[in-house]
Amino acid sequence: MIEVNHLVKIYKSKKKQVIGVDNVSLSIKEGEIYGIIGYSGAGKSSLLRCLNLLERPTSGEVKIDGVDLTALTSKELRKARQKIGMIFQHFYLASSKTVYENIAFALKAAGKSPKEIDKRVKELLELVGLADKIHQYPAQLSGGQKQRVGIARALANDPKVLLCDEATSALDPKTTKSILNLLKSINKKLGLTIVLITHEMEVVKEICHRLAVMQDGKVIEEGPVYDIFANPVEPLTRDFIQSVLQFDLPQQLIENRKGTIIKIQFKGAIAEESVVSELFQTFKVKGNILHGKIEYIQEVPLGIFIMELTGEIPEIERAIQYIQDRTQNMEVVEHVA
Ligand SMILES: Nc1ncnc2c1ncn2[C@@H]1O[C@H](COP(=O)(O)OP(=O)(O)OP(=O)(O)O)[C@@H](O)[C@H]1O
Repeated sequence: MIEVNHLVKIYKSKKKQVIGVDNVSLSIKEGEIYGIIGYSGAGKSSLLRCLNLLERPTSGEVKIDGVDLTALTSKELRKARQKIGMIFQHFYLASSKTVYENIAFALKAAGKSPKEIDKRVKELLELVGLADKIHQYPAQLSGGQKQRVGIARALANDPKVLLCDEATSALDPKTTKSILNLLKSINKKLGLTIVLITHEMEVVKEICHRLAVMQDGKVIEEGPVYDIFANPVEPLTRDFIQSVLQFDLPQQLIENRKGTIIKIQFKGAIAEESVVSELFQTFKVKGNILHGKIEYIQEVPLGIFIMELTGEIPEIERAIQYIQDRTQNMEVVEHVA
C-alpha cells in the first residue's frame, strides 16, 4: 500500500543544513494501523509530511498503491492527495465556518454537487458521532469534538490512507481514548490504512499493529507492536516501553532481599496459564511476588512477574529450570546462595 524507499529530507538554509529524515525505507500494508514513535526532533513529522508530499523529499521514493508520488505533475498530485486524508494535533478548522461548512469545504474542493455534499456531510457526522453539532462553530466544541470534525473532514473524499500528526497530543487521556477508539473502528469498518505519529507508547499500545521507532531521522527499530513490546532491542525502544510497562525494581529493594530474585515474562497464551501456582505445588520453594503486571497488546496478553524464591538451593535451581522450560523467558536478577 505505502512503500517508502531510501527517503531523505534535508532542510537547507543559507548557513546550514538539517537532516529531517535520513534514508528511511518502510512498507505499510493495506488496512494496517502503523505507528511512528520518537522524541521531539526525531523526524516523525518530516517523514509523515513526505508521505503526501506536504514536504517534498530531497531524494528517495514514496509509492502509494504502486504510484510514485514524487514523479507526478502538480495536477496529478492534487488528485492523488484526495486519497490521502490528514488530521492534525491542532485540528486546523476554519473558525468562521460551522461544522457542516468545514466538512463541506473538502467536498466542494473535490467538485461534488450540493446534493452530494449534503448527503455526505450528514453521513460523516453520523460516523464520527457528531450529528447533533452540525450547525455549531469550532469555538463551541471541545477538543475531542474538534478532532472528530477533523476526522470527518479528512474522510470526506473516501481516502485510502489517513495520516495522523500527533492527533491526540492536545487531548486529555479520556478524550484520547475515545478518539483512538474512533480511529480503530474506522480502520475496521472502512479498511482504511492509518499512519500515525506520536511520542506516547500508550497510543501505540492501544491501536497500532506495527511500529517504527525513530531517532535522529532514522528508523532504528521496526516490527509488529507485540514483538517490539515483548523483545525491544534498542535502548530507546526500551525507554518508550518502560513508560507503559514498568519492568524493573528499585535496586534498593533488590538489595534488601534474601532469596533468589527472578524476572519472568509470559507471552501470549502462556500468560493465562497457571505456571506460578504449579511451581509452588511441584517444588519445595516459597515465593514472594514483588511485582506483577499483565498488559494486553492487540488483545494478546504479555505478563511480567518479578518474584523472590526462597528454599533449599537445589530445589530453587530445579524450580528455575521448570519456569525456564515453561516460559522460555526468564532471567535471574539476583542469585543469593
Ligand atoms: N521546516 C523546517 N526547516 C528546517 N528544519 C526543520 C524543518 N522542519 C523540521 N526541521 C528539523 O528537522 C528535524 C526533524 O524534525 P521533525 O519536526 O520532523 O521531528 P519530530 O520528530 O516530528 O519532532 P516533534 O515531535 O517535535 O514535532 C529537527 O531537527 C527539526 O529542527
